[in-house]
Amino acid sequence: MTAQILDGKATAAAIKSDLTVRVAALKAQGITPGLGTLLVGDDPGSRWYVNGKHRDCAQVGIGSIQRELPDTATQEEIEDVVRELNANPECTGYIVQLPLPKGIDTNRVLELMDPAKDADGLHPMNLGRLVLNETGPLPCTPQGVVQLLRHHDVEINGAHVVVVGRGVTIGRSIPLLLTRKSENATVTQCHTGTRDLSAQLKQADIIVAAAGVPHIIKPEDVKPGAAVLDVGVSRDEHGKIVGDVHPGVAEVAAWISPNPGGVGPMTRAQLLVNVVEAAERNAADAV
Ligand SMILES: Nc1nc2c(c(=O)[nH]1)N[C@@H](CN(C=O)c1ccc(C(=O)N[C@@H](CCC(=O)O)C(=O)O)cc1)CN2
Repeated sequence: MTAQILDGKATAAAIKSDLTVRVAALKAQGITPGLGTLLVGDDPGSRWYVNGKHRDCAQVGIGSIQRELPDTATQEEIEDVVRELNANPECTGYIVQLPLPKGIDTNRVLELMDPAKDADGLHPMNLGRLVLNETGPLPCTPQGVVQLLRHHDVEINGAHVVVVGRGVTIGRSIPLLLTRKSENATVTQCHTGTRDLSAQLKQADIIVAAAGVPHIIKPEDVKPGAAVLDVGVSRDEHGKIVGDVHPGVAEVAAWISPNPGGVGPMTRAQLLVNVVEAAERNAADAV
């Protein structure tokens, strides 16, 4: 078996095309949605992601507000920029690019954000809304995974999903999304401390690999016909992405997300969705 591709690039392009129409409708009402970003430090990967987010904004007509601080920035300097973005009327929503430099209290920074402008869905109030099944911005990578599966008609309803990872941007919230009644999956959350990961993986109809451990998902651990999504980003000595999923998995799985070209572009597309939805909410509140 050679797996079919869960094509994140094409799916993200379809989402962006829909958003272009919605942004034009907002502009016709005199509203231009704007995405703010705060990048602290000079990590090349983070800079690439932030630049990509602004390229996406330009494509769909969303305005860009870019803020940068050196990696020597203090907690107070970072919090000052957060306060400025909270107050900036051109900024509909914004993100603080993660990870922040060592020594910075990330949770304090996220808590200081205006939850109505939290384009990442990572503010405690928005994570709480997710737990309570209330409407709010959804974390971008988890929602990107759900949309990628839906777009390719992979059956989520009743599926057993094994998530590998427990990080704040993906692993923590993806079980909350997948177990909503609209998705109706059963989720097992594993991580690098799981005693017999292989036994868990063998039960999975869908695997979401977000451990950040190169090739932790091996062909012999995957049930034939499963869908496998590779969210892990490690780099080899040439700077090339090495995912969490061993290439041999493509011979066992029915569906596989390439990496790059799978979940990454979906993360960026969902960020734009969150900004446009926030602008649409603001427009409705203004009536
Ligand atoms: N504030 C946030 N910080 C981080 C998040 C996040 O969702 N919010 N997630 C990751 C990084 N990330 C978004 O910021 C992200 C990761 C990957 C991609 C992407 O498009 N990747 C490409 C390949 C890129 C490459 O070659 O390096 C792909 O998969 O095709 C976009 C965004 C951590 N921080």
